[in-house]
Amino acid sequence: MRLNYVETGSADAPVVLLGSSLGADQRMWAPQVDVLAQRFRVVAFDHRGHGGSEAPDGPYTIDDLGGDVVELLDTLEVEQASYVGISLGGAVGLWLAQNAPDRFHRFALICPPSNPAADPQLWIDRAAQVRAEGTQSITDATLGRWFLPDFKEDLDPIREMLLDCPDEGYAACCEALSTTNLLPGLSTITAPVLLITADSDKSVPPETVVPLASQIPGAHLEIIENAAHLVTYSHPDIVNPLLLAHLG
Ligand SMILES: O=C(O)CC1=CCC(=O)O1
Repeated sequence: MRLNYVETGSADAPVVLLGSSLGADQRMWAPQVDVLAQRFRVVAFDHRGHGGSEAPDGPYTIDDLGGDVVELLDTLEVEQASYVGISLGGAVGLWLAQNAPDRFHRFALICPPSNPAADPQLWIDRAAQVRAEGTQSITDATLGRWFLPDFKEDLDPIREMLLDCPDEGYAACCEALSTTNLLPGLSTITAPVLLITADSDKSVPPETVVPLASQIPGAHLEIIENAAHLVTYSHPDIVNPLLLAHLG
């Protein structure tokens, strides 16, 4: 699987991978990239079916999405990296922490869905809607979950990104979420994990993220106040220092 990625920062610096939310691509990391690139070789990638990555017909699985990231490290000839992921990218991070522990130093997982399979119908229905009516049919609702009404910045770039996402790729990743339960392996995670949740996240409610902090050995939890799901975009002033402090 050929994943699209954009590299920023010194080629000699330690590598940090950035994994995006469902429907998003590497552009969503604009508020983080230059800050992280002062210390790291930043590799912002697109999940399969998203952005510039290949978009084979679905359904996909979390094993597919996680395996793609390990393959990307091989392609880059990078033995070990750190990983920052939000939303779908956070679920992929939980998979990597459990299934490829030797390839990663540290994880920062932002609003990660750990057991979306608990409500499979939600994802199956959304996949069907997007296959039938396209991502434009879910864009307004998505923006409503991702940002609070008082977030006044221009959301056109985010809207455009969602509209650019291939319908089949979005739907196939919904199907991956419908079969993903990463809870059973949490206690096996050995890498240092920073968990970030947002108090008003309707996509991945904080009640589903807070318990992970006691189930992942040594995990550290931060709760961002007055924030919705896409907290990296709405609150970079809070999130970026947390990432820098955790990634070292
Ligand atoms: O609500 C969304 O569209 C974002 C999302 C992706 C995975 C998840 O649980 O929420």
